[in-house]
Amino acid sequence: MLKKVLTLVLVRDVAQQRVLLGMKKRGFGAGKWNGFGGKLEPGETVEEAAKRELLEESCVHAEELLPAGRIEFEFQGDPCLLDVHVFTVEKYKGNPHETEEMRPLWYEEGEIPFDKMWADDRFWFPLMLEKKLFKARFLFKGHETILDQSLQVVDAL
Ligand SMILES: CNc1ncnc2c1ncn2[C@@H]1O[C@H](COP(=O)(O)OP(=O)(O)OP(=O)(O)O)[C@@H](O)[C@H]1O
Repeated sequence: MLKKVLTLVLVRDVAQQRVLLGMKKRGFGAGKWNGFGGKLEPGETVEEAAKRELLEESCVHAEELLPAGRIEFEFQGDPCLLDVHVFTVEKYKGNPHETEEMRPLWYEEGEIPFDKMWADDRFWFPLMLEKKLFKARFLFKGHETILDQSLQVVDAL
């Protein structure tokens, strides 16, 4: 199977127990709230790509990336597997601003809009918020239905 490496970054305001999400305005996952991220550019490390995408999509500059999890997504009938590296950021510079790709908004940790997000998010977000490292795999049919899944807390990624 072809593998496409992607990044996904959740910025956390620990003091106020909020998470920054972005409404994706175009492309893959348009119309859904999600973290910030995307594909690697040639020569980039996963961490470099994660920081660049966060900056490009929200104007937030990450000072430190904390590994949070790793998720593999398969879409039924699609030979390409998505290998998503999930990070959280607690130290950052700049204020979130709307960009061509994303409209950012802070959400209280208890009010994450899971019904307007990817269907997998409701399963692993709680682990991410509790700072438990996780590995997961989801098989999707189309963009809304999960046919199969696995999720484990792990000691290391
Ligand atoms: C299927 N369930 C899913 N659940 C949660 N998050 C998911 C996801 N599937 C993809 N994602 C994330 O969505 C972003 C897409 O990024 P995507 O727009 O493709 O990348 P990039 O900005 O490089 O593309 P363009 O520059 O527009 O081509 C990227 O963070 C990726 O991790």
